[in-house]
Amino acid sequence: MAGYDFDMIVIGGGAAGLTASGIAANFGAKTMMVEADRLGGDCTWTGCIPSKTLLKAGKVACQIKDAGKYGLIDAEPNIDFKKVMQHVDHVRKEVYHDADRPEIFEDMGIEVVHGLASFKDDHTIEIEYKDGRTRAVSSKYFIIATGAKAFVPPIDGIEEVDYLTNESLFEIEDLPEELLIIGGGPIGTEMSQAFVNLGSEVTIIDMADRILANDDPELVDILHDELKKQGVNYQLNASVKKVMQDGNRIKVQVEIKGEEKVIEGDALLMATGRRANTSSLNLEAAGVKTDKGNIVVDESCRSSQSNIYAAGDVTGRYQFTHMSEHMAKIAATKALLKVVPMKIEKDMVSWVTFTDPELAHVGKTEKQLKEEGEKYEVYRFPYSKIDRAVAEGETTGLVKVFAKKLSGKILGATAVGAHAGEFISEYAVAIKNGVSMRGIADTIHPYPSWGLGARRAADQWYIKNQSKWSVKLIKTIFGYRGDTPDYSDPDRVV
Ligand SMILES: Cc1cc2nc3c(=O)[nH]c(=O)nc-3n(C[C@H](O)[C@H](O)[C@H](O)COP(=O)(O)OP(=O)(O)OC[C@H]3O[C@@H](n4cnc5c(N)ncnc54)[C@H](O)[C@@H]3O)c2cc1C
Ligand SMILES: NC(=O)c1ccc[n+]([C@@H]2O[C@H](COP(=O)([O-])OP(=O)(O)OC[C@H]3O[C@@H](n4cnc5c(N)ncnc54)[C@H](O)[C@@H]3O)[C@@H](O)[C@H]2O)c1
Repeated sequence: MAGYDFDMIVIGGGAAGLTASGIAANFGAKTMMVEADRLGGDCTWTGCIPSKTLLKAGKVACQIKDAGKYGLIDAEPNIDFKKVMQHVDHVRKEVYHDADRPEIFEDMGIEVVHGLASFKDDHTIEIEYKDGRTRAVSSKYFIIATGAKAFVPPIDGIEEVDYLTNESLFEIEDLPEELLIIGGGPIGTEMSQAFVNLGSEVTIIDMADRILANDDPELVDILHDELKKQGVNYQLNASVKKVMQDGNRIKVQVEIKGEEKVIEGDALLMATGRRANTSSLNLEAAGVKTDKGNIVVDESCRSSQSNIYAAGDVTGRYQFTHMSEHMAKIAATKALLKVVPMKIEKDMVSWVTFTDPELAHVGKTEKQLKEEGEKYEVYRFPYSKIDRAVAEGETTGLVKVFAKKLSGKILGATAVGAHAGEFISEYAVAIKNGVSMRGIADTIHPYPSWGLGARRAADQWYIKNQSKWSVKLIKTIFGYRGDTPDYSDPDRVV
């Protein structure tokens, strides 16, 4: 590949960029990774890691309050918010040190450069260093992995308000007394629980009629009810008209079903979706097309310019760390090895909202199955029948599996409840490898694990596929004298 400085240049050092550069170097490609800020990106610094650490701190506080549930004595947790935030910072630095720091990638032979990249043409970028110096480098291939940032809608008055986004939220030192959150998606929902557990009064304001629009409504209702019980307030169907700063108070004027009201707090978190980071890239110079700001890619993660690929949040496709990594793997492999048959696995996308209870999903949603006209059965299993859930006092929850009736082929699964995010991976392996409900039901699961819930849910397939007719046949052949069970109730759970 003479003629170019590098075989592969990866722009962005978040989940997608780190994965893509590592794979490229492993294939023997001369690789550069350019990062404008800190390696680790959103997930390590302003996303997954700080949010999950904060959720855990809130959960511990909540467990102290609820210790009576376990035969212990309830207590009011003594929360030093500054220390909680120091802990959050410590954890993200630990993750950075263990997995993201430049030396780890330099040891793989990757040239790690800190600077802002923009295209000069389809084979050349210019890197602008912090001190203003610039450097032009060329490469045969590029992977754009520049991520996304909070999208703040142009609400009247927003520019005059001291609002927070995920970039500033984990830097605050004082616990908000009354936290307003615009947006009841995954960010708003997770952060509402973290802050309510740490002692804030929290109100979620959303224009939609329900939170977590991408999840199964039946399961969302279970989580929503729990969050309300835990103290989160909701203002749904709320059209936000205006926001105002009044000293250290923030006022949000909303209209709900024709009625205007003002909701007040001392902090406002904007959690209203994401926008791809493409504005600094000068994509026109490289002939890379975008749609609503997102880089358009095909199933191989290839952009409209054949030597330029994109992966992760910048494509606007599935804004999760594991999907960024999945796309990065495909982008690097397809760019460098071409013939390997790999494409984005869009039928088995998974995600988890890490509230307590957790809300997890993999594969097709029921909405998708209906839209596609797929024939499927729903197998439900309540947490109240999982012995581990009973032992741990975590019986709120439901497992729902969508599978083909006769073959038991699993099309999708979703669960709300404790550890749902852990055992959803069992369904991911099942869907990927064509393991049916029968395969899960026939697999020994340790007792009393949470994962046993997956087997018990799969048992329902056996039960649903039994019929009076087959039992009568068995009774006749072997001369058995017991009753024939009543299979008429479709929701019968054994
Ligand atoms: C609060 C919050 C919680 C989340 N929780 C979860 C979770 O629990 N699980 C989950 O799966 N996902 C979660 N996500 C989503 C997850 O963080 C993202 O999907 C993931 O980090 C995207 O990775 P990425 O590599 O595509 O982008 P990023 O991590 O954003 O990385 C892009 C990098 O590119 C750099 N960059 C941008 N422009 C340039 C340029 N021109 N030149 C050089 N460098 C540039 C940026 O500085 C950045 O470091 C969460 C997100 C948020 C905000
Ligand atoms: N656990 C996880 O995996 C996790 C956690 C957090 C974030 N994420 C990722 O980050 C992405 C972004 O999360 P998010 O919660 O910001 O976005 P989102 O797009 O999922 O949800 C935004 C919410 O804001 C509401 N909204 C938008 N504009 C509004 C307005 N003007 N007034 C009132 N309500 C408004 C929408 O109705 C929606 O409910 C997620 O889609 C997800 O991919 C993942």
